[in-house]
Amino acid sequence: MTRRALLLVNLGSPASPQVADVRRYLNEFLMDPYVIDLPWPVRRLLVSLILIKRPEASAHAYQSIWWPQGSPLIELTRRLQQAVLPQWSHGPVEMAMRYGEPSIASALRRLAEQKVREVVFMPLYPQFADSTVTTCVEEAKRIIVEQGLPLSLQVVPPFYAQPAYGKALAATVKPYLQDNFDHLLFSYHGLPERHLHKADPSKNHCLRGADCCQQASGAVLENCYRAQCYATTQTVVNQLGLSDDFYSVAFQSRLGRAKWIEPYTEESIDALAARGVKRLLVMCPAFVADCLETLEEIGDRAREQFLAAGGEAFELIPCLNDHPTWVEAVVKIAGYRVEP
Ligand SMILES: C=CC1=C(C)c2cc3[nH]c(cc4nc(cc5[nH]c(cc1n2)c(C)c5CCC(=O)O)C(CCC(=O)O)=C4C)c(C)c3C=C
Ligand SMILES: [Fe+2]
Ligand SMILES: [Fe+2]
Repeated sequence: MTRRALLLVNLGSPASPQVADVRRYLNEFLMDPYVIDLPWPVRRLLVSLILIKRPEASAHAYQSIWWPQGSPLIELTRRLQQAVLPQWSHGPVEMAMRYGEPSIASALRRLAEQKVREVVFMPLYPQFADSTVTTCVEEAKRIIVEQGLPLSLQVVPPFYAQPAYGKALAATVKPYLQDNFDHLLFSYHGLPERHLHKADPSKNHCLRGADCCQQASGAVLENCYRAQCYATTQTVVNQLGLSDDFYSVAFQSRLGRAKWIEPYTEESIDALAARGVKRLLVMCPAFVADCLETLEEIGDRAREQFLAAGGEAFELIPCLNDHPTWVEAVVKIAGYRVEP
């Protein structure tokens, strides 16, 4: 019987929170043409400019959230892999990172050495973006061809609409709803608007009109990160029966001067405090594992910002990490790629 391995893939972190390692990581990440989608000479120039100051600031941020085991993102992805392993009955389960270690190349080589021939390849991103999903799928295909590995890939598509993912998200929120919060903010990683226009197959839907994401369907929805974020929110809202004035959506982690998708999390936090919200609950459903962007940007900086603006309580709901309903969901969602 053919052994079907499961390979879980996430973004990756620097090897350590020291400035030199953070610079190396940022260079690899930002020189990816799917992330900064500009012609090579322009990208090289822009990234070189970013690398003057950002590594130091980012290293400081990484140092504040680093664990004894290493990067939270990598450690939490490893815990997920360990939890999925006994429930995946088709073959081995590995995990890899798009940037840094453990690399996609080393994971694919290990699987080939174990006589695996089919790999269920699961990018750990609920919503589609070229800067996350496409880049890791293309990297895996490139490695297989370049190294002549006898592997075929079954790619798990973005799973924002999978009921098991929605159920797992709702399970992480539910315990917090008893604590009398005034508002729940869904804070998703942002994207440059340019990426949304580029991915729009109709070339005239995305970001035209205030409710374009609510109207998205078919191929437009399949490619629109922002519409998939709103759809994810609606799933959680429906599952938990939240009222319209209890929640809102925003986008975090902007980089550079280009326009990113709105509304921005930073501005939303000030607006919520100004509106009289005192007890704020935040969740980050674009990330399945806690990382720099959840723990430091939201858990530390956004908290400080909200409390300074008059807020009284701020709670960041942990990501899915290795929550049992999420482990179950991964096995189920990846399992659909295994033919009977
Ligand atoms: C959840 C999906 C993500 C999308 C979409 C995404 C797009 C995107 N990101 C940058 C720039 C940076 N992102 C950084 C960190 C980071 N990003 C994601 C996920 C998505 N990025 C994660 C999980 C992390 C955390 C990594 C960790 O080690 O914990 C960073 C590095 C940190 C920093 O210096 O702030 C940058 C830079 C761009 C430009 C982009 C889309 C074009
Ligand atoms: Fe990012
Ligand atoms: Fe769109």
